[in-house]
Amino acid sequence: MSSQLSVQALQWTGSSLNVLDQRALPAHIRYDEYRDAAGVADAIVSMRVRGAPAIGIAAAYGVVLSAKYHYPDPTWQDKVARDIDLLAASRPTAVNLFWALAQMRDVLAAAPADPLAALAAKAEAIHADDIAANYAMGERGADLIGGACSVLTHCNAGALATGGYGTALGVIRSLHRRGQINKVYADETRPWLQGARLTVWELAQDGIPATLIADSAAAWLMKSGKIDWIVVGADRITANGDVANKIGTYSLAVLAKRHGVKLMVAAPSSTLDLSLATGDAIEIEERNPNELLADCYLGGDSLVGAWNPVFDVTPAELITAIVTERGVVVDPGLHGVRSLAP
Ligand SMILES: CSC[C@H]1O[C@H](OP(=O)(O)O)[C@H](O)[C@@H]1O
Repeated sequence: MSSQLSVQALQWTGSSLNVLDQRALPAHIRYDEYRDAAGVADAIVSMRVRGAPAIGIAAAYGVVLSAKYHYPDPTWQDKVARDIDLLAASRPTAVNLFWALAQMRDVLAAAPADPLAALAAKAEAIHADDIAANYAMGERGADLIGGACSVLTHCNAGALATGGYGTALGVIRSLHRRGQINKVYADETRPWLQGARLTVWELAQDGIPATLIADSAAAWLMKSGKIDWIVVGADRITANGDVANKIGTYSLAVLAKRHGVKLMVAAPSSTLDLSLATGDAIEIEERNPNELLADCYLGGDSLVGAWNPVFDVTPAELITAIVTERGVVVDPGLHGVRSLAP
């Protein structure tokens, strides 16, 4: 199996977390070192690190850094608990963040003899398990596709969004290694440009050609019959198979249904949220309107506003298959995803 990317979103040193500042890619490869939870929380809020699994992994290391900073102060556990709450408040939609923090809280609740070692071991395991999950789901996704294909991917669900290898890009990497990729299209994914700035660059680091398209060109591309599969990641998948993912995924799903294109969602089990029956209950993050206004009318006219939801929810019935490291559900609209539960 090919190794991870030469470039990784996160690097744990054992005493600090180095975070690749993804706001600066692809022009600059710049890692910032963090030694406390508040810094890691800010890195998540500001999207220096982004991507559902990656922010969960970063938050887990943030808890380790918090314990290293406060232990053995008599009130260290209260201070770490406050830092966990700070990390949990960073972004609302990706369930992986809350899943990872719950894993860390469980370690603390078990009152291990050496809490620093136990917390570090759990965070490192969350990181390593995510990479292993990505390899496994990459293979499962490629098996399901089963032959040469042209794919369109949205946003960045690659090594930059995970511990390494990627979810949607993991499937693409597995297909590419099998010689089964005819073409990879990546849409730009406005307004943050995860596709235009991150995905095409990340794939190029692994020698995988990609063709960038404007978001608005996806419909015409599908109508032209050039796409066999759309492959995307996810931020939260509810029990009935509804999927929260980057804004624009829902419109791609509607277009795919119209044009007979199959839609695959690739995500680790840590993205499943079986506590929610449907996607209606998912909190959708709305970010600063200036992320939308930044490169347009700058007159500051009070008449010009912007609405900037950064995720949407795709109903399960529009999804062909949901692929995790534990298994695949075809037609999640009929079956839900409870069978994929850890
Ligand atoms: C591998 S899941 C990545 C997932 O996260 C992205 O959102 P953001 O860049 O805002 O963190 C997007 O929804 C991707 O599909």
